[in-house]
Amino acid sequence: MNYGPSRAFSTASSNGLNTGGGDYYSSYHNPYQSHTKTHSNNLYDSLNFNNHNHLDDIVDEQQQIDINYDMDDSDKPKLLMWGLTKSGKTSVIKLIFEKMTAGETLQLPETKIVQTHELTCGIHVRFQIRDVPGPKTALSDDFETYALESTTIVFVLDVTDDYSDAINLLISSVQWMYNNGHNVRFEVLIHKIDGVHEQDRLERYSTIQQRVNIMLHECSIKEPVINFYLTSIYDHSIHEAFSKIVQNQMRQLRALENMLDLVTASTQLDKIFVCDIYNKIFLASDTRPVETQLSELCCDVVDVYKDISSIYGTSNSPVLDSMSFCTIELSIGLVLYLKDINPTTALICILKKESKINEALMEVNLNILKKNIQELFRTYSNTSSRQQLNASIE
Ligand SMILES: Nc1nc2c(ncn2[C@@H]2O[C@H](COP(=O)(O)OP(=O)(O)OP(=O)(O)O)[C@@H](O)[C@H]2O)c(=O)[nH]1
Repeated sequence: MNYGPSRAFSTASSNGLNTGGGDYYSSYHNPYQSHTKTHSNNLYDSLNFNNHNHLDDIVDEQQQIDINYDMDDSDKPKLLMWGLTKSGKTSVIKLIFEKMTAGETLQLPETKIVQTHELTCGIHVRFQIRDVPGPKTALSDDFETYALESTTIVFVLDVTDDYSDAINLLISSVQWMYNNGHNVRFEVLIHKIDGVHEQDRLERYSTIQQRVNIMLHECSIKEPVINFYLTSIYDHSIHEAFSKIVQNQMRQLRALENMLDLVTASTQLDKIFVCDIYNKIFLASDTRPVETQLSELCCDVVDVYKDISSIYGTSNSPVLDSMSFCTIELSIGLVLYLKDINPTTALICILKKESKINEALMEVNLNILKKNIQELFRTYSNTSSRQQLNASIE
């Protein structure tokens, strides 16, 4: 499709994939500058830009690829939840992926057997999480059995408890994996941080991180891949941390970030997130540093959107269709802009209120971005299906 004269940006990612030839319009090179009408539907119609049938085709194709993709799950990332009994492993999964409230987790029974959850973020990001009972309850080889199959260990450390035992368990687990030649990523949730006074949180974080690093060094474990997050199920921190964990599983991440960087460079947007609306997981954002308050704001936008959808929308007629968008102006001088990519994934953009935004131009760029993201996921699914087919032929 020809979008008229434009700057041709290359969106090739670090892993060599061409991410859809994104040609984004910048405000200093805008063939449609004279358009004053800002409503997306008219713009779509007048430009015959991204007509509905084409989008329907993409959705149909994606569904077909999903079916193929489902046939073999050997490619799916596998996460293992690990940590002392009652550290909060099950609560984290139930809160993010099963919409349990934080209060309801108080009633959770002890996990007695390994639970496997097949999860999807957006439409295409699939992974498996295994929730293993704590070491007191687990069968002696539960961790060993499942850890070797895992791509990432999510270690939950209850910061309100005496955490020496938890640190010892973490170190022995890293050591065991290392000795078995399986140097996987460890994502450590320094959890239940709501129980620690706000001023002491960062100090607690660095004390734990330092102790772990010193102990790993003493065990001669070189360059372990280990990240730490401060989390609580009583605020957005758990969604933020889990977003990073999910992003670390995504092969499309670099390509997605490149696309988002290109759009922020060609528009006045301060930040763009690709968000799984249902689970409040950020699948990607542009690479500019992000303040915690901004991601909290995005979580709030998603909540507002979900509330309105549940009241006014139906599964056949969502409140935001593929053509429309929603803007929210905040008293703190920011505008939030939400546009869907598919029924479960949305773009959330943040811009300053005083920015002289050309909405028609932004709409054009976001539509190009949306199409490129859809194609990116399609390409990866195709590649994955092809690789699986080749493997089965060999
Ligand atoms: N204050 C606080 N409590 C939490 C948090 N997360 C979980 N909990 C509580 O911690 C308790 C134990 O949570 P679980 O999710 O059952 O812990 P678990 O690690 O899965 O326990 P087992 O599977 O039995 O080993 C529950 O009462 C939760 O409500 C948190 O962020 N803050």
